[in-house]
Amino acid sequence: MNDTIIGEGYHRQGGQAHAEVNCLKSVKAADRHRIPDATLYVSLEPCCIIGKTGACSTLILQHGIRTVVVAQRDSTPGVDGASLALLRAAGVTVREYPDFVASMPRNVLALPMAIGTAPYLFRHTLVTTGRPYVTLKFAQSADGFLRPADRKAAYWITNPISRRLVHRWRSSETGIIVGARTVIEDDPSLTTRLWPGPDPVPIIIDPRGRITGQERVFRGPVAPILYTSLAPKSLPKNSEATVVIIPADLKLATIEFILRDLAKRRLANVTVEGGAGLLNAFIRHDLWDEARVFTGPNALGDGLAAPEIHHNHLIDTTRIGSDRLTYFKRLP
Ligand SMILES: NC(=O)C1=CN([C@@H]2O[C@H](COP(=O)(O)OP(=O)(O)OC[C@H]3O[C@@H](n4cnc5c(N)ncnc54)[C@H](OP(=O)(O)O)[C@@H]3O)[C@@H](O)[C@H]2O)C=CC1
Ligand SMILES: Nc1c(N[C@@H]2O[C@H](COP(=O)(O)O)[C@@H](O)[C@H]2O)[nH]c(=O)[nH]c1=O
Ligand SMILES: [Zn+2]
Repeated sequence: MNDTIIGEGYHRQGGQAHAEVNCLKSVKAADRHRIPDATLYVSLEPCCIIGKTGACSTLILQHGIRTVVVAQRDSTPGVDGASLALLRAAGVTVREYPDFVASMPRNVLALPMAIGTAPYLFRHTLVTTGRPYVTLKFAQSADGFLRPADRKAAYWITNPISRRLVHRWRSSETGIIVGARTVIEDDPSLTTRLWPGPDPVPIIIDPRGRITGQERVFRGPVAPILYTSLAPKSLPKNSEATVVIIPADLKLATIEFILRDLAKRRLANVTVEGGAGLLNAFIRHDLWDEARVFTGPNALGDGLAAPEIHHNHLIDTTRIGSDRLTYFKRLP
């Protein structure tokens, strides 16, 4: 009404008030009588499950709001259109925008720019599968190797622009997963030092119990989560690292356990950055959603073979200077 905004709000953090609550709270006393005539615009279908906070659909009805515009349905089992039906049954005009299909919007899947950057996908994966959204990322030489045959040789496959892009991606991931051999041989930082933004949680998978606790990643800005069959004896002083014991294998049940555990810790999107052993395990067990593969311009001749992505669906391929970047999406 009158094209004026009388209130705004967003969901700041899990467990805290939802956007609708904050929005209604923000309306000034002088404007509160206008609430029933106002249109409520929400990005996600209001909730109807009474969880850590009350149900927003009830709140909408209590405020007498008559028009609600929703950008997308909430795929959480038990919601998924149920709130909209509840509001409509109570006489509220509900508009869904854009023309909505109950499952994942196809346009989100088709747009390479949206891949992995759409919080919708993370949430959808978390609530429908109970695991985080999993992205695989690796860099291969022109002839398909992850690293040279000489395991001690220093090497880098991609150019500085790609390297920076990876740090940008890291800034919107909640966690980066690497295998123990990668931690031991590369001693990576797994930070976003080349891009402004938050650092992800380093996650190490160490089925053979090789990690000592002295690696660089334990002295970084974010305390790592270590999944190991054997807890290291000497974590650095004051280390807040979390150690979770797993079986000494990379079988389906073990990877599923790790992903469920990460979901419980509220990590909604993670990237597996290697090495080969770990990437191949996620691929073998079909536990990934998308892959981002860099191919550098130079051949290595020999080395550790890069993973092959089967059952894939090529989404897009682009050039980052001298490198090629290919996006894949796993078909369900
Ligand atoms: N170019 C790129 O994008 C990247 C390259 N790399 C390179 O990859 C190399 C590391 O890769 P990789 O050696 O494959 O190791 P990973 O880093 O993938 O680590 C996998 C870990 O899982 C263990 N493991 C593997 N299979 C099994 C199994 N079936 N049962 C129990 N444990 C298992 C390995 O044990 P064990 O210790 O016994 O081997 C290892 O500790 C590094 O040298 C690094 O430079 C790494 C990341 C990215
Ligand atoms: N070699 C290689 C990559 N390697 C990955 O990057 C990690 C190093 O992270 P950091 O220490 O934070 O810079 C390393 O452990 C491995 O997972 N990545 C790439 O984009 N291109 C490359 O050529
Ligand atoms: Zn709500």
